[in-house]
Amino acid sequence: MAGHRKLDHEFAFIKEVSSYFKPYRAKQTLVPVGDDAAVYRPAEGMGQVVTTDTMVEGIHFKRETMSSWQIGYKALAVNLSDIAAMGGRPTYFIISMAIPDDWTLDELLEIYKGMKHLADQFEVDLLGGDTVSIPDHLVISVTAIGEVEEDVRLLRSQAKPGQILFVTGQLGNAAAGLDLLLHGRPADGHPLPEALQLLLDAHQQPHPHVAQGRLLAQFAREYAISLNDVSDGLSSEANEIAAASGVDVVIRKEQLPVSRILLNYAHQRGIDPYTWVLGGGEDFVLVGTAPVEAVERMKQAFAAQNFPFYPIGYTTEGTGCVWLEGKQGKVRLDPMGYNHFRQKRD
Ligand SMILES: Nc1ncnc2c1ncn2[C@@H]1O[C@H](COP(=O)(O)OP(=O)(O)OP(=O)(O)O)[C@@H](O)[C@H]1O
Ligand SMILES: Cc1ncc(C[n+]2csc(CCOP(=O)(O)O)c2C)c(N)n1
Ligand SMILES: [Mg+2]
Ligand SMILES: [Mg+2]
Ligand SMILES: [Mg+2]
Repeated sequence: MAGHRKLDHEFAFIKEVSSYFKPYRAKQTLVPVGDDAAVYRPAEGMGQVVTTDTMVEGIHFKRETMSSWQIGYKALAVNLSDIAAMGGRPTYFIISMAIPDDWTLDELLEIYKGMKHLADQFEVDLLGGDTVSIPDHLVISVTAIGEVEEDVRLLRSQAKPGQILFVTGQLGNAAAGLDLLLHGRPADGHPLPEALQLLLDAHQQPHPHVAQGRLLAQFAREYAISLNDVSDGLSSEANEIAAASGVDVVIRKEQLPVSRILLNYAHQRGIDPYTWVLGGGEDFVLVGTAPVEAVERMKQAFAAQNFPFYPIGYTTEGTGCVWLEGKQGKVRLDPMGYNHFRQKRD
């Protein structure tokens, strides 16, 4: 049966999946997929940006939470998000797959179709990969390559006291979406209210903020801007910026962009929405700091492209701590995002 075909040799598989990808960068690609390694010519005057992130079945996804297509999409999206967080334009990617016996050929091809969707959107070329077997769980590791102007430094360590803290999108939706997939789905026969699709999309198909990163890269040539993408959770990312820069970061709770849909869903579940907003992670929006004098122009540049830009706090002189400022004053905010080695949230 077509749906149950097994992967029986890696060579035929590699040949088939490589044929999915259009060569957008043929001129720079001196040796494409198919040899011991690929060779490409970097663009003159550009720094090469390289990053890698892995997704593991059971940790980053389950068959119940993500379709094969979505797993492929997200494995590439999370890497493009790290390129975005450096202000880069993505150019190439490399895929490593460790495949257990219980994944059919058609499921594996679907994973590549999910990646292809994003590869076409951002015009990035597949440069190669590796395919091996593994006893239990599917592991997908993607390495993404990009380029950024040599003088752009959107680093975690670039925050200075007296700057504005900003994010480029809503927070918490992805974590709420995961909760919905694991615990909150309506009983059989009852359709999912349409509004909740926003939460599922945030978890299953996050959009990497590459265009926003490119805008910030232009400002970074003039101003000191720090930047991270939100993978582990706002509290963790803000703590990374604060610690790397040696400043304190203050998050104004009231200014956090939180969707009405998330608030309603959290209420229905009896969960404090801010556990998702501050600690949920996987939002893949950008968070950073910028000088006050740059913020008005940044807002305008974002608005001109219909991108949201939310000021959510500020930095002060300090020792690398993060504070949450609410109606009752300020409380210390420790990193409460995802920690792989704690087996649960901090
Ligand atoms: N096992 C490792 N060996 C060497 N360097 C590593 C290893 N793991 C991570 N790093 C490096 O540590 C730095 C931070 O990586 P990290 O994975 O925490 O960032 P991130 O990708 O932005 O976050 P996330 O993985 O949550 O998306 C990067 O420079 C990364 O290359
Ligand atoms: C089935 C399932 N359970 C839990 C989660 C949540 N989760 C896993 S890894 C991670 C942080 C980012 O990972 P990394 O630090 O590796 O980039 C988060 C928030 C999920 N996505 N799927
Ligand atoms: Mg990483
Ligand atoms: Mg990152
Ligand atoms: Mg990452």
